Amino acid sequence: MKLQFKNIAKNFGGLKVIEDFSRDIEEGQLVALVGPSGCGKSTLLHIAAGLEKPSAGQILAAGKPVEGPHPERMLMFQENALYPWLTIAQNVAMALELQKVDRKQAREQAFAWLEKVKLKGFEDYYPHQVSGGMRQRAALARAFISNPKALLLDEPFGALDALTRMTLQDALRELIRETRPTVLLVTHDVDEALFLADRILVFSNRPATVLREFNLAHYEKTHDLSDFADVRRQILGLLGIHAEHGDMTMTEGAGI
Ligand SMILES: Nc1ncnc2c1ncn2[C@@H]1O[C@H](COP(=O)(O)OP(=O)(O)OP(=O)(O)O)[C@@H](O)[C@H]1O
Repeated sequence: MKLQFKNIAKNFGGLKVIEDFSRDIEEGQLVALVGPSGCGKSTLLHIAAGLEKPSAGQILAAGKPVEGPHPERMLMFQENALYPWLTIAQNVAMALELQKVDRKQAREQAFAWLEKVKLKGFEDYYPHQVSGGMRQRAALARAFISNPKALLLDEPFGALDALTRMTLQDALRELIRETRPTVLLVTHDVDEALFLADRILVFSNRPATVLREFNLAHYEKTHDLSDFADVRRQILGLLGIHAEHGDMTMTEGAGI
């Protein structure tokens, strides 16, 4: 599903959060949004999800104006996305049950998706009985089970340790390769953006405008991002972070 942001602006009362944002996100593309904290990245996702209306401009999904939330455009958050009183399988199946899929069929599909994200054997556990990484695997299964045409990921692995995050990034990439949704990914992790994205948009402080766009679509990527050292340095520089000799120092006012 192609997403088109056309001259989007957003104010919350007197607070100008987004100013004249226009971009087309092509079908099947993964575009990462990085920028300072509070600049308006999540707000852009909420606009794409239909949870917020732009103050000006228009958002189109597959050529049609977005008028509200729809399961075709699935939002996934950082953590605590699972209902603690439901088992892992019930949490995943619920996405289908909400769309009136028969209970038994929903459960079968939930088991199949949980196997894909390597949670076979944990279907009947409750979220508090598994690790944070496993909960996010379940959240991925729940996001993908209804076969969304657009995935809107807001710091999906932000609460996980670096190693777990990498295994989740691998899992996400596999699922994306299999199902080919269009993806908007908000992340504070520049390496995550480099690893997963076809395009990276670097935003300014609020009101958010695009400082620069990087196109990485032609690269076959691994977690060894040494080929991207230069792009990485440029992105960190735009964010006001200087990475030298392995150290990172932030200039005042930066903060991602
Ligand atoms: N529903 C809302 N009502 C009022 N203000 C809001 C609302 N949603 C967001 N804001 C404000 O808009 C600004 C941008 O918020 P947003 O969450 O989009 O930033 P962000 O770039 O995603 O930040 P972070 O990286 O820290 O998550 C913030 O100042 C926030 O307080």
